[in-house]
Amino acid sequence: MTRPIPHLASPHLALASVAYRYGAAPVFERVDLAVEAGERVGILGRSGVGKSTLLQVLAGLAAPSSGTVRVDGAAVRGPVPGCTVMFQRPALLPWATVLDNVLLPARLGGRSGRTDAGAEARRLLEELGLSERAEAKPHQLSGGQQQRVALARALASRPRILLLDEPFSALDPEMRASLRADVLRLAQARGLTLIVVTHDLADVAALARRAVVLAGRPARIADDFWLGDDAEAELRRRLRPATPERVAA
Ligand SMILES: Nc1ncnc2c1ncn2[C@@H]1O[C@H](COP(=O)(O)OP(=O)(O)OP(=O)(O)O)[C@@H](O)[C@H]1O
Repeated sequence: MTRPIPHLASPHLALASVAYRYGAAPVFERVDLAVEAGERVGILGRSGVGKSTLLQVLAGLAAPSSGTVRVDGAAVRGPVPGCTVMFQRPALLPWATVLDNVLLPARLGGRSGRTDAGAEARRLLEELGLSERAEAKPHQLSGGQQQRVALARALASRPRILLLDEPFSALDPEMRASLRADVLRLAQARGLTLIVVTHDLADVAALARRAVVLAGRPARIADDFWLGDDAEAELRRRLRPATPERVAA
């Protein structure tokens, strides 16, 4: 699509001239990105370009070497409240039940005594088809079910921003498609701002309405565009010079 990405007067998330380096090694520089509340953005780029690092910076889990990150106008100086990250591996507590795993954020946030934390956790499990497994232990679930528990846990903290770092890459194609649909449904129902880092164009096509491509060393934003109805074809066309099928892993 040719519609330009607008300059936002008061963006929800804003990166201004952000750079990040590991010691002396620069990862990315001069990254400017403005995202509106409720937007769904896919971040693409070759392996090692800095996608995960950018997500960490967005979440306030890593401090940029220079530049500023703002959420709703406030400078980010630590983990961003209301922002949660879901990773490739579900990282569930093996000794805790599914329900207790989902309740973990409420416990850490001191909300476990509130009856609505338990009700919310059960509602999320129901929405994800896991009501019957609430008392199971993670090892009794399939990989896809475990990742659904991780999704329920991420949403139990009632985030406004959901960051996904290769969340489906350990799953088989069928499970992947089904979990993508769950993420989209739940994120849309809650009006979440969703940012997904992935190698898979189908993930971006399914989840995002906008694609941001990192490239170069140090990396910069090489492309930033809206996705239309035929998003996967659009992505293939825009990324063709780099790779035909996927952004090279
Ligand atoms: N802890 C670290 N110390 C030093 N360098 C690091 C560290 N973590 C990552 N890097 C380097 O920073 C660069 C960006 O890494 P990052 O994980 O953000 O890339 P990525 O695009 O997410 O890669 P992938 O797609 O393979 O997950 C890479 O060159 C990587 O080797």
